[in-house]
Amino acid sequence: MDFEYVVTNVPGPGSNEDDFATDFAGCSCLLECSQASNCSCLPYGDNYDSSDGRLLHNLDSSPPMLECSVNCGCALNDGPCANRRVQLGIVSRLEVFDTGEKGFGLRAVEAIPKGHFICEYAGEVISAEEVDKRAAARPSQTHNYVMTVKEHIGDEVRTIFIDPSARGNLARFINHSCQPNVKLAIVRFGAQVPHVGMFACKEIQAGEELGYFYGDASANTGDNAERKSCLCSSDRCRLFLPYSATASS
Ligand SMILES: C[S@@+](CC[C@H](N)C(=O)[O-])C[C@H]1O[C@@H](n2cnc3c(N)ncnc32)[C@H](O)[C@@H]1O
Repeated sequence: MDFEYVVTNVPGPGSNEDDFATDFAGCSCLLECSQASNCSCLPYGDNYDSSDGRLLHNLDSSPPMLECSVNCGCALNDGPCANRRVQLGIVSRLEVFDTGEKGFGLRAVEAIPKGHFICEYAGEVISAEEVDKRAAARPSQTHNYVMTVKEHIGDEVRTIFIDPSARGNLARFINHSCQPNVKLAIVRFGAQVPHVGMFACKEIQAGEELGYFYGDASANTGDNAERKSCLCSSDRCRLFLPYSATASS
C-alpha cells in the first residue's frame, strides 16, 4: 500500500502537460450557474441538483460534463456554485478494508444516496507506451490499477490511461463488481484533461463495499488462462475480470 496520495489527476510519463493547464473560457454567471440562467458551462442541462448535489444525467450515457472553473464569473462568489462537485473532492466517509482474496477494497462508512459523488479515480495520466512498459515490469497476477478512458468525440476516439499505482487516491482500492453500485462519468473543469467522477448508481448502505464494472470480459480476445477469476460473488458474475495487461488489450 505504498503510494503517494494525490487528490486529482497529475501528469505522468508521456502525457501532454499542456492538457493540465486551465484554458477554457469560463462562464460569466454572477449569481447562479444553471441552464435556466444560461450558464455557458451547461449546454446539455444542469449537471447536478442544486439542493442536494446529486448527478442529474443518466450514468449510462451522460453528455460531456463541464464543471465551472477558476476562469468563471462564479469563482468570485463566496462559496462554490452548484456546478462544482468532482473538483471539490471526497465528501462521504469511506474506509479501506481487507476483503480477503480480492486484496484491499473500499467501503462506505455511512449511507450514500443514489446519484451522489463518491470520489475521482485520480492518478498519473500516462501514455500507452508507458502502460505497456509498466505492465511488462509487473508480475502477471498482481493487481492492475490502470484505467483506460475512451471518449467518442465525433469520429474521433480519444484515449487516456490513468495509473494510480504509484500516485493515486482512495479510488485505487475499488474492486470490480459485475453488479456495481458505482458508475463513472467523465468530467472536465477548465482544462482538456478528463477526470473520472465515480457516482453511486444505487442507494449504498453503510458498510457496503463499493464496486464498479471494470469492462466487459467477454469482449476481450485472448486466453482465459491469462485472465483473473472474478470474485465479486454477485448473482450475475461473469466469472473473469477483463483482460487488460497492456494498453492495446
Ligand atoms: C484497482 S485494484 C483494486 C484494489 C486491490 N484489490 C488492492 O488490494 O489494491 C484492481 C485489482 O484488484 C483485484 N480485483 C478487483 N476486483 C476483483 C474481483 N472482482 N475479483 C478478483 N480480484 C479483483 C485484481 O487483482 C485487480 O487487478
